[in-house]
Amino acid sequence: MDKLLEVDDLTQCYPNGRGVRNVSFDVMKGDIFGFIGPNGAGKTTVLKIILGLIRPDQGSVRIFGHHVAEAFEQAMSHVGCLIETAEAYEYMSAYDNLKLSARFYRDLPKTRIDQVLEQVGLTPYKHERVNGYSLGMKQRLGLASALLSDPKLVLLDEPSNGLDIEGMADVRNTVLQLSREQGITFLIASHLMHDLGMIANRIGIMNNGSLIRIGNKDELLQGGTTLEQYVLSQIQQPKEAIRNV
Ligand SMILES: Nc1ncnc2c1ncn2[C@@H]1O[C@H](COP(=O)(O)OP(=O)(O)OP(=O)(O)O)[C@@H](O)[C@H]1O
Repeated sequence: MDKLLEVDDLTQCYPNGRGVRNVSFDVMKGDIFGFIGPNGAGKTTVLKIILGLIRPDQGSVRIFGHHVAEAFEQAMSHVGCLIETAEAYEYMSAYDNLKLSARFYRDLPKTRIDQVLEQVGLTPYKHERVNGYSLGMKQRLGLASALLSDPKLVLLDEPSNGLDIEGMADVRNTVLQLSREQGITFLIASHLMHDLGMIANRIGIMNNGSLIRIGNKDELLQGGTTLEQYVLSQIQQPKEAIRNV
């Protein structure tokens, strides 16, 4: 199986002493990798390092074999992201919002905006103002924007934050469909374990700045344990070396 993302020994210490240390994991082609952990565990810091928004004190990131620190443009050429709440101009339509975002990309085919709207199920509402959208629809619009460049790897940070159960199901179903039908690989950070546990095939658990467990969901959750029960049992244990399942 191809490695799309290789995260190797990331350490980032903020001036207040918090941050992440020695975080290593891979994301394989076709994965929906659930990056799970309580608030403040370090998930956003790792995502920002992957996207080149923070330069780590130590460690490296390779995307499609390209080092983010050395070949940023090549590394990012097939990456889309949505970091926390999607921002959109409320008094413009989804279509016009995407037209604005599309100006950041060179050589985007004219049909691309309609394609991404279709992919996230917003075609019937594309000319309606965003201020009438539900939060789930706004998140799907954010996802549409992340898909504009036709990425093979998409990073989402807390995509279900603030959504009701319908909005969460909306986002989950969209991710599953994009994974199955377009072959897009996902790295999704969330503290909502039940939500992410429903769609992820691989899981990495962050706690206190360290990656404490990583493995296939089905191997981690044996004997009918839920992901929530498993994560709680792991983060309540004394820290120990990372175990690859
Ligand atoms: N710019 C910063 N300066 C100082 N400390 C920071 C900074 N950004 C994050 N931290 C601290 O680093 C730790 C990890 O934060 P991070 O945002 O990566 O965690 P998280 O798992 O994404 O949590 P959340 O879901 O709450 O965003 C936390 O203790 C946080 O307070």
